[in-house]
Amino acid sequence: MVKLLFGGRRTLLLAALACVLGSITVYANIGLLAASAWLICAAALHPSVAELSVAIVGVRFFGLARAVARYAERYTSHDATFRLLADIRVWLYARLEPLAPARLAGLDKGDLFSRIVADVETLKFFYLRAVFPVVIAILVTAATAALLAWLAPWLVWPVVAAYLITGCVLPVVLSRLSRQAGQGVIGARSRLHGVLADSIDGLTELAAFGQAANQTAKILLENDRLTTSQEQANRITAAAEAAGVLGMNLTVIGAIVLAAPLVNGGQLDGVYLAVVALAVQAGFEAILPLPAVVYYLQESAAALARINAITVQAPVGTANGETPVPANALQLSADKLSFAYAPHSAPVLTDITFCLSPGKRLAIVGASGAGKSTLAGLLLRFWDCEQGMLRLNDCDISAYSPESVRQIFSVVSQDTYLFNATVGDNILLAKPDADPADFQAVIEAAMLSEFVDKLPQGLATRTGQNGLAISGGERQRIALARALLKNAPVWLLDEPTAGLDAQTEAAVMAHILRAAGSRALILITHRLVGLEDMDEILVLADGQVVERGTAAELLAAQGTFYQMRTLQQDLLNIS
Ligand SMILES: Nc1ncnc2c1ncn2[C@@H]1O[C@H](COP(=O)(O)OP(=O)(O)OP(=O)(O)O)[C@@H](O)[C@H]1O
Repeated sequence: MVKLLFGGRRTLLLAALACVLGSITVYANIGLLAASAWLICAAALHPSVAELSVAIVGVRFFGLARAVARYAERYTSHDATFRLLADIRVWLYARLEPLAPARLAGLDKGDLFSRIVADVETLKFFYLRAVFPVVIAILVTAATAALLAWLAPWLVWPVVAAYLITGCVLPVVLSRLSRQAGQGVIGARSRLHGVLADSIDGLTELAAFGQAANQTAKILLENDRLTTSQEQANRITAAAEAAGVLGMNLTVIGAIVLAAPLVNGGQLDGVYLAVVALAVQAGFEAILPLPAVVYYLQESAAALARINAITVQAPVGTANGETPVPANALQLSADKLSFAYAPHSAPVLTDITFCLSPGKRLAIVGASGAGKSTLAGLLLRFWDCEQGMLRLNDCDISAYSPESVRQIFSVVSQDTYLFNATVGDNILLAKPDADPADFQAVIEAAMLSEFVDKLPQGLATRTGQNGLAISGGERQRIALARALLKNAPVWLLDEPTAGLDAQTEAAVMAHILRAAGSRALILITHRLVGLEDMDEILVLADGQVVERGTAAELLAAQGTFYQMRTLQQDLLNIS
């Protein structure tokens, strides 16, 4: 991360150039004010125009040079900064991806968004208001001291001392005040983003339960807290600016007080009194930003700590080896698999054992919370089991990288995410270069043709974020089409027909079973009707396999499966 903060060679060169240009801007300002002061004072004595010509040219030159240098400095410093921020964003996203879903599950979405967007954005002040001003101040102080040593040696130490007091002592004093303020703004902003994200996601529920006013009050409360924190921060930066200006004015007065006796004693031409005063004032342009540097450093440190808190986490399921996953003939087996979400919490799965070979159809059924989706998460290496073993072709699954393991699965998850893109693009996510015939085939297999035909722009119709512009059943069928298009050797379908009417469900299931062919199929479902074609059914209860067998065997045993199915059929008959 530290390496990333200072960027690559090109960014470093741009940053160095920005500092040099920033220093040139200040030197040009010193030259401009010094030449102007000399010109005004000398002109008061009515010399010939020829005597003033050098100063006139100097004013023009320094005036133009200052404008050009300032423009170039702003351009390069912002270019370097935004390049660095872009690198940090890319790095952060690359670090976040392997952390999902296990390490990100408990995080507030708004807070996460705040870290990725607002906290990274805050880091721009680290460069623009902290790093660059400090480097420029050092360069200007060194050059000013050298210049004064040549022109007015008696001014070197007083001016350098004034620079040091304003640029170093003041920031240290102000740092005590600003310590809380930087963290306060970051924390308050994150809480506001959290409540806003929650409110937007839950708009329908808030309206349905008449809680919009209460939620608005929560937003206003967090907004007030952020405003209070920002006001406190603004007071500190304003105080820092005021203290800097005070330091500058005192230094100018001090320089005049020191120079006046020299003028009286004839050691310094009176015309140079104004030159000294204005040149000293102009040099302060590099020192004025320093009192606020500590505030920006503290704010950046708070933002960095929040980014770091996420990225230091080790992803679940890193590859222990580089064993390549074979494309075909996959054997997947679980041997006394146990798993708990947290180290000391109760196990969600205990002693799960099964075997899956090409062409086998395995159903996993059980009550809500029995652990079915957790088992799917373990197969996809979103989590790793603590006891027992998952094997892929007789090799511990942890020998493969999570990415390569996921390649062998076509997945429909319970909460499939649809991007705010077209229906077609959402399906093509699985295989962007899919053959048009295959694409058409999966649309028909997922029984989407009629739905697509009715859409105003057909496949080019947008689904809205997370498919909010379409129904739950349509969303699930798009997810199914996406999984079928991938056509991996193992199909892992978690409630693929959720939200479908009985007739469509039966047709979709019949197609899935037909199309699966020699692929291994794991079907996770609550629907216990129509499982006659499955080779094995695992009945889970409280994370354990309480029954296993074919539908006929389980019905004959008249155990849990039989009771659950009878109850379901009764309910269907009543409805
Ligand atoms: N990320 C998580 N962290 C902690 N506990 C979790 C997490 N996800 C699920 N659980 C818990 O693990 C248990 C099993 O959940 P799981 O989602 O696997 O059940 P399920 O059988 O798929 O349920 P459903 O049929 O309702 O989808 C539940 O008690 C659930 O609360």
